[in-house]
Amino acid sequence: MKGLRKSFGDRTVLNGVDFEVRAGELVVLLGANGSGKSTALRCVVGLAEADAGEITVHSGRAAMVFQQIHLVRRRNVIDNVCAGGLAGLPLSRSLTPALFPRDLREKAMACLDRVGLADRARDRAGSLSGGQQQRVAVARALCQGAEVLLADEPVSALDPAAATQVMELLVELAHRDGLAVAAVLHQPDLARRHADRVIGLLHGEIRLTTAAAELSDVDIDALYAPDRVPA
Ligand SMILES: Nc1ncnc2c1ncn2[C@@H]1O[C@H](COP(=O)(O)OP(=O)(O)OP(=O)(O)O)[C@@H](O)[C@H]1O
Repeated sequence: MKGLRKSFGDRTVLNGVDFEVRAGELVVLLGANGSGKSTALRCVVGLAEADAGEITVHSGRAAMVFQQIHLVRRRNVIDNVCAGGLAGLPLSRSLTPALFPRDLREKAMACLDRVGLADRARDRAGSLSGGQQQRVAVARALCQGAEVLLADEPVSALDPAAATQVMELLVELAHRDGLAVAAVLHQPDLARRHADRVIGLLHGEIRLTTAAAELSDVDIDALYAPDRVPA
């Protein structure tokens, strides 16, 4: 992302944001409410349109998961994952999931296996726990052929154990499978524990970039209580 600018009316939300996420790393975006984190990710997947700047996805597709998980709760898990691969199907087949082709179902099963939920494929999505549903959402993103995975507050609705499981999955997808993973979090401690790098946004500008292990309390104050920290 290079020189990204975005305003809503007269409010500038992104004011020249540059960053990159390499294959094989997990980058966490931190920043106070309204600092522009979600907008930056949304621009990458086309949910928001930047006013200026460049976004380049070097390989595969970019797909996004959200705090609100958006599964079809009454459908089974595998159909939800297959839905990630719908872009490759003619419309008539995409509307009749019974006709999901075998190769798509096999791909979806492999993605579910990847997130540790192959044994829940036939269960109704709504019967899974929040953490399991978030892992299904990740499987759906993988089934879209994502090599760039964006996650907007993926663990905000989860209890600590489920949050850790989802974060560990994101780490594995980066480190073991070589995806480029960027996650917005509101928990600096989770960023310290799981991320490779942290990018901090303040009022639509990058205020810090650091190795996660070196994220200090002063850095955190600079993002969340900037009036207490000299610029
Ligand atoms: N569709 C929109 N229309 C108008 N304003 C918007 C829209 N989307 C975002 N904004 C504004 O852009 C600013 C940044 O929002 P954004 O959601 O990117 O911040 P954030 O850092 O992700 O915040 P949070 O941590 O609260 O989710 C906010 O002031 C928000 O009100």
